[in-house]
Amino acid sequence: SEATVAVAPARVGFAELTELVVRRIEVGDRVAASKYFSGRPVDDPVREQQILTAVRAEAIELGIDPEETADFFRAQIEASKVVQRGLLKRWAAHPDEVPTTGPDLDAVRRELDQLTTDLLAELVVVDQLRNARPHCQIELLLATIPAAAPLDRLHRKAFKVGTETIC
Ligand SMILES: C=C(O[C@@H]1C=C(C(=O)O)C=C[C@H]1O)C(=O)O
Repeated sequence: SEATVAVAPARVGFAELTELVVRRIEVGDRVAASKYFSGRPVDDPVREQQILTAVRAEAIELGIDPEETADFFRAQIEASKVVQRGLLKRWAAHPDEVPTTGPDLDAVRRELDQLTTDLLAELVVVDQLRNARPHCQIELLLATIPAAAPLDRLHRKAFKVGTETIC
């Protein structure tokens, strides 16, 4: 007779999504360094609109809500700007903390574009969970506690902004 192996279904949680949120926030450090040396402003409304238009279209392709998806990415953009403003303010007051090099913004944006693709794929995975309460809040708490633990005050503040719209 054939052996039967019971396989428990994988539990869907927010570990991967919150990990990607953290990674996007951390890219904000290099965006800030780039802008420190180039003098470009933190806010680039044209780039933001490009991202939001693209993710709305991608959401429709993927079968998730385009406006909820845009709201999620609006929060990620705001989180990045929290980091950028915080670091630029810190560096203005403490020039000794300024990084030695400013990376090329286009290269950093390509990394952000890859994270957008990864985040969209993960939003598909957690789509049902996002609309299930109190499940969503519980799973979010289980994921955010370890994800936020290694972050400093500034990055934790950004992480809060980036995760607020999940449930
Ligand atoms: C990250 C940047 O800074 C800001 C934040 C953005 C983002 O998080 O995607 C986009 C444009 C800027 O308003 C950037 O200029 O690329």
